[in-house]
Amino acid sequence: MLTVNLNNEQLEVLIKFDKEINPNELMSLFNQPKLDSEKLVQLLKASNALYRAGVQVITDEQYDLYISMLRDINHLHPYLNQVEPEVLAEAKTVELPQRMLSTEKAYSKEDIEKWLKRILKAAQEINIPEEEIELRVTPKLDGYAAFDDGTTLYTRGDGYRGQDITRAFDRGLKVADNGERGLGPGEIVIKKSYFDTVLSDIFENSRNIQAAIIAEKKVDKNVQKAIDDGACVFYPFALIKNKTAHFSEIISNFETIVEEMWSAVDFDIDGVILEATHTTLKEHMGATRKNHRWQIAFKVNEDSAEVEVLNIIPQTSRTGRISPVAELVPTKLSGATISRVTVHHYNMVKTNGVGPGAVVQLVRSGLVIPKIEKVIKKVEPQLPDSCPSCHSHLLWESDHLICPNKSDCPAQTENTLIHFFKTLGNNDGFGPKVIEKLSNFGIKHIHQIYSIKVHQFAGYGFGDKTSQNLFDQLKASREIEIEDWRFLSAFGVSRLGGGNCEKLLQHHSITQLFELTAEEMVKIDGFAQLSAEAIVEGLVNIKEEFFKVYELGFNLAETPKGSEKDNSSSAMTGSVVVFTGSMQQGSRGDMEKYAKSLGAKVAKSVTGKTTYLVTGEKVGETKINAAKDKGVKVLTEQEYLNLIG
Ligand SMILES: NC(=O)c1ccc[n+]([C@@H]2O[C@H](COP(=O)([O-])OP(=O)(O)OC[C@H]3O[C@@H](n4cnc5c(N)ncnc54)[C@H](O)[C@@H]3O)[C@@H](O)[C@H]2O)c1
Ligand SMILES: [Zn+2]
Repeated sequence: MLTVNLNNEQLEVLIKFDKEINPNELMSLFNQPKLDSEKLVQLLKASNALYRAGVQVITDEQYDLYISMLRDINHLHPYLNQVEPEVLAEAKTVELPQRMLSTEKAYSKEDIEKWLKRILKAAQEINIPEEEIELRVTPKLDGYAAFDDGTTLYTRGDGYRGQDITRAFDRGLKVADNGERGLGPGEIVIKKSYFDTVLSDIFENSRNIQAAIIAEKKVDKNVQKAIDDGACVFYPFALIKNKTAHFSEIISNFETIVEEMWSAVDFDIDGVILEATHTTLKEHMGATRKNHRWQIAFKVNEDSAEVEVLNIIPQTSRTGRISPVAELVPTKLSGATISRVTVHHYNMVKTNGVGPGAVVQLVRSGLVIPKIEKVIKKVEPQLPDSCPSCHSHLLWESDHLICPNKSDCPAQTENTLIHFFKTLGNNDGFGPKVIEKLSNFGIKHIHQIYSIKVHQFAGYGFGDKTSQNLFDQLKASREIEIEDWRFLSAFGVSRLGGGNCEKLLQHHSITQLFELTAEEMVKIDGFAQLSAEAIVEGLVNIKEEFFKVYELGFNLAETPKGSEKDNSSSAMTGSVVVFTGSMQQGSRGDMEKYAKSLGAKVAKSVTGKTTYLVTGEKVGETKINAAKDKGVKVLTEQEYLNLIG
């Protein structure tokens, strides 16, 4: 349990950052022993907001543990799918010249090798020979991310929009290694040796100083001196010390290279970055909403312990699979007390002799949820003979025990409902407790929940205020825009997670998908025969319920058609484009559609938010100059076509 006392100033920072946070709830937020996903996200948001403002209330390890807990509860939660924002709610933001992302994280050489396999596979797809694949390893600076386009210095913000902090340069901040301006992304960092000898008595940690360098208010005199002494610098990643070599050399000398990079600079670092260098390959791999696929951060942090098992509890999942959860003698592992761990499946329980009295080796590496590395002392395995929820006789299906009672097993129907609301991620009323209550009254389907009237909630044991709130949340969940792939994946069809939904929806509209045959699905990149068959069958099973829910009128944002890969890293992503005049290469309508499929927003008139004005023929000087005055980049049709490649 954490105890955090925030002073008024910190509280103010926090509330400014995240208006959803209720200050009255804040203390309890940091102090509660048990967190559900909503509380967890609030805690993450609160810590993140404070962290980005230079006030660290929990350690990075704790933060990362909470992230992994959230992933464990709901790996689809929108908070996991975004760059942790650092934008002050009230400060003016500007569009970043380029997207700035977070990094995927790895905690073992195996993780790195898995990532490398993906790189090699991608290279193969576009016929890049293995000899050409180099990796660049650099120290991962633990500073304040920024981007320098030569005139402006930006914060990372939410990855799309940041703040103008050029004032840091005006205050005398230098580029590391006598570098020039305009080298793109980097970090504002403080020399470790300088901090330790000059600043550590005045400041708690170097993060406080980073915040001061870029702050709007007058800069602290000690910080100004550090800037003048050249101890604070902006370090562009382009200049950073690195080891670049063929991937096989990097992998065979992995430990040595990591160690070398770990001590290569006199700045705080929290890992090393590995990235592919091949430009075409990088373009081909692109990015998710959060990370570049060609880049990964390697962090070291592993702890293990031998722990006694107290009991094995069977839990029935949404799909009917029974998961074995081992209760343990509570044990401290890299800073957190662990008292339960999921065993992979019941076959593992059976063959490895897991039951009360068994001793297992538990490993926790960094962010990752602890797992059983091996069983040290075997006992008689503890196996259930019936479903803990509906008492049906269990069946073995390869490594798993399953409850075959698809239509009437309360655990399965409840978990399906919970999965639906969790995946929508736009309301917090319908968590496990509420669903359990409703399910006790025989409510089994999503559309039934949506047909509950305010007064009926009272009949299910909810108070007046809660009833109204639940009713309002249902309404809001239909009104708030959500991506159609998220909506579809909420139905929990096996093998139809967000990624696969998105891939299908790039080719067909959501209602068309139900007409698709496995043969047609296989033609889409990424679907093998077996998964296609399973998906088609799954869609048949949910069809009736899907349309009942779909017809309630959700506000779905359609996945752009035609793009095979995630285009979040295209030059157009997040930009606002206006087309004017008559175009040569196609109708203006077609060009607008294509720009949208590349992730751009298309607007009709130029405003301060416009990124590009694309001019066809016969566009007047006045219009062009007016756009330029607003800071909009004006492109001819050909320049625009070059930009999008
Ligand atoms: N303690 C807290 O309350 C708290 C709150 C929020 C976040 N955090 C910590 O921050 C982490 C996530 O933050 P994040 O998304 O800002 O960063 P990240 O760890 O995902 O790293 C991505 C960033 O690394 C930087 N970077 C540094 N050296 C680099 C190099 N050599 N090459 C390329 N990029 C380099 C880039 O600026 C990039 O934006 C979490 O894992 C957590 O540990 C802690
Ligand atoms: Zn059951």
